[in-house]
Amino acid sequence: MIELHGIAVSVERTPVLRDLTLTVGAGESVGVIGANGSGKSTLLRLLATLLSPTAGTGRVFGSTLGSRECERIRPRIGLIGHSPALYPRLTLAENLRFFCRLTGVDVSAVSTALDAVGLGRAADRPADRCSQGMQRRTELARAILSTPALLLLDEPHAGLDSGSAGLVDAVIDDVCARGGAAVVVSHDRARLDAAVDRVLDLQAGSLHDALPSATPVPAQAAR
Ligand SMILES: Nc1ncnc2c1ncn2[C@@H]1O[C@H](COP(=O)(O)OP(=O)(O)OP(=O)(O)O)[C@@H](O)[C@H]1O
Repeated sequence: MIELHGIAVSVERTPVLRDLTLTVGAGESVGVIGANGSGKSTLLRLLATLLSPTAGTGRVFGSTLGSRECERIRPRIGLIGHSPALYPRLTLAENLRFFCRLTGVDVSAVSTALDAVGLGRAADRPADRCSQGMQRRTELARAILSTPALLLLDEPHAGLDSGSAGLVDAVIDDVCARGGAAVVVSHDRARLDAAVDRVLDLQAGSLHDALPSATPVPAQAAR
């Protein structure tokens, strides 16, 4: 689903990704950790075909990144960015119905999707009168509606209570069970370990296997 070899990406002429290689297969979920500014969001934007590589070769669903072929794969990619991207004056349901009309999804699925993320009773509330967590859950509902083959999530657990964080994992599992793939950026290593198949560390512009999470030392052994 994803094949990146020797990829470099610059943002505003500053090199961010360098010699980056990544392969993600069907049904696989990959987590990405890394220091602030290491380029995790840039990697997601590359995979979402919003940025082009300056070197290397990259393919998503077989389409070459940076080429016009990307237009045909965009509808199969679901990106949930850092901050909620909702129209503030529209209600949660109106936001999702608008999304459905733009993408050709059946609008009758909106109330089921809102129920699935526990927002059925807030459907008619304007987005700017909803909490950050509710807005992020609405974005998850949008991901459920779009049934993407490639799900790209940037800090999806941030600001969510534990129940809502479980919803994120369920959406990732669902995409992978349908033969899709997910790439998930997070600073929350414990949540990431629970959500994805393997975790990579973005350092100096390229990806490496992440070290295993620190295992807590049992109290008796620590004495
Ligand atoms: N619009 C921009 N103009 C110039 N430089 C940018 C711009 N956006 C990002 N960068 C630079 O690109 C680099 C990578 O940013 P990116 O947002 O991908 O990092 P990140 O790993 O996601 O960071 P964080 O963990 O803080 O979210 C940073 O050094 C940042 O300064």
